[in-house]
Amino acid sequence: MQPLLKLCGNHSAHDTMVTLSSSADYIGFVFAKSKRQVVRKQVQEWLSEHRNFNDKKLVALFVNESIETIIAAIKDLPIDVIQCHGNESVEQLSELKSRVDLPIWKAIHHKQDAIKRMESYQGVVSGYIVDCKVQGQWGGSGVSFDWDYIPQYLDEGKRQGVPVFIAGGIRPENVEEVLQYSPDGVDVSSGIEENGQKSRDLIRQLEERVKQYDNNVPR
Ligand SMILES: O=C(O)c1ccccc1N[C@@H]1O[C@H](COP(=O)(O)O)[C@@H](O)[C@H]1O
Repeated sequence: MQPLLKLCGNHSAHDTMVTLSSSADYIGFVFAKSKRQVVRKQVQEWLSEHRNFNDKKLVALFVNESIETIIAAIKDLPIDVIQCHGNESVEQLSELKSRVDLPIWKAIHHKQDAIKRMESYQGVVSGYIVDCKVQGQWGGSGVSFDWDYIPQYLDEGKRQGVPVFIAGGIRPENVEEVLQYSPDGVDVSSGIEENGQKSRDLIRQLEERVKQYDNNVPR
């Protein structure tokens, strides 16, 4: 099976148009403080320009947000997945799960206790994004973690029966290094941007490399 592709950080009508016409499985909108931050009305307007989303699923990303704010932010938007990219606790995500009828993905920042943290969310979340933590930023940094650790995360995801996306500094030039580990998916934000906008050309280069890859080859 081909690894899943998520293109995150869409923050304009142009970005939305370019990623909706790509071969990505998921496209993401950042509702958290970021240079890519969006609000509900904008996303509504950008999506209204499209008759269909070409089978793509839409992901709403939050960082340490209250449940009320999350629910209000995605009201009337066709969101398929909520991604929590901060240090949300198991209790907070259990509560969120009981209030929204959507899968929740948790970002896990690569550090020493990361696998223990993943273990603690078992049964609560439906997927993980493993990202690099950069001081003062929760994500979208363009910085990678040490990819030798990827197998540990994939094994834990497999044990829990949920997908693990690898994120952080992935670009067309280096995506093949990540794909060699057979991740369930890759999540890319800054690596497909040029002058602050999603680039059709970079996305094409990225998706061509992802398309060539078959995850069934045992790691
Ligand atoms: O994209 C952002 O601006 C962002 C802001 C705050 C939290 C997460 C964000 N994006 C997520 O960060 C990773 C990696 O991004 P990058 O490819 O290194 O730029 C990815 O999971 C995005 O979904």
